[in-house]
Amino acid sequence: MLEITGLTHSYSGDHGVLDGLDLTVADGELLSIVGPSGCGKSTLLRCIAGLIQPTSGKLVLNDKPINGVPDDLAVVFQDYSRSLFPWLTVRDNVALPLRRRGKSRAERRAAAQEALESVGLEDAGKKYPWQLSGGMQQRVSIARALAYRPSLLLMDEPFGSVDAQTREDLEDLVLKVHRDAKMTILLVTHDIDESVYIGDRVVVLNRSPARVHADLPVDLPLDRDQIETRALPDFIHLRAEVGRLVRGGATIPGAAPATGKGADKETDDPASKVSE
Ligand SMILES: Nc1ncnc2c1ncn2[C@@H]1O[C@H](COP(=O)(O)OP(=O)(O)OP(=O)(O)O)[C@@H](O)[C@H]1O
Repeated sequence: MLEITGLTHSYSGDHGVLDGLDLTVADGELLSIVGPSGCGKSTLLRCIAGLIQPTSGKLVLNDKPINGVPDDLAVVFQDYSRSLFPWLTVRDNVALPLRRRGKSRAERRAAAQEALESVGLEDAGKKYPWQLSGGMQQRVSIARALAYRPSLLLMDEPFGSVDAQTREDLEDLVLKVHRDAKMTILLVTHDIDESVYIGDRVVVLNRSPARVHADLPVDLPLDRDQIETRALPDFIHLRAEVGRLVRGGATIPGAAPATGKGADKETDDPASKVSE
């Protein structure tokens, strides 16, 4: 379980980015995080990843305070071209972090091959990243995270640099991975439809300095389908609600559940704008 309490961060003296943010994520949940551009979504992930030390607040992962990069964590960034090593084969890229797990060479190779199979790249192990399409490279990044078997996977706009069809394929891949590996996933996205399609819950941050503005359960069938799920009245209703909240709309008790501990209790600035 991930427990975040009173998370506050400023990059420089007076520039507050996060302001007393509270959030709890249960084991095995897939949480979508949305919010206005520049509100602090990546900063939140960087704090969870132990890459930056927050100004104040508490982060606890599986009962251990986060002070530095947790062992049990993997991160997938938007920019796959900079997160894969071009001089290593695809299989070696996937196997590399497993050294940290103390695995033998044979075990690393077997785990890498299994992860590549699970993302549909079983024949690409001997290629180099630059010989693959953008979508395939992002699959390699996901395979690398899977091979590591983290208890927590952070994804920061992971599909922002691929075409629409590949994006849908990767969304479905993450859903499959989540179902099969039962790992906890936090996914930051600018795409409101995607946040609802992929999430068990959607957390909406408000404008910087951010806290949780709304926390909405996604009550859709677990088996999601790109055409059928997106046509469901509940999907259409929820995406409209998330869109309204991202634009600073007030949470309406009873109409749209704001269940998170840190969710705003009532009105926010309705005139605030989102610049996506
Ligand atoms: N290393 C840094 N030093 C100083 N300020 C930073 C740094 N990184 C981010 N910021 C500032 O912190 C604020 C939040 O940035 P962050 O990247 O966390 O937002 P975001 O919600 O992920 O943005 P986007 O939606 O555009 O991806 C922004 O005003 C940004 O300029």
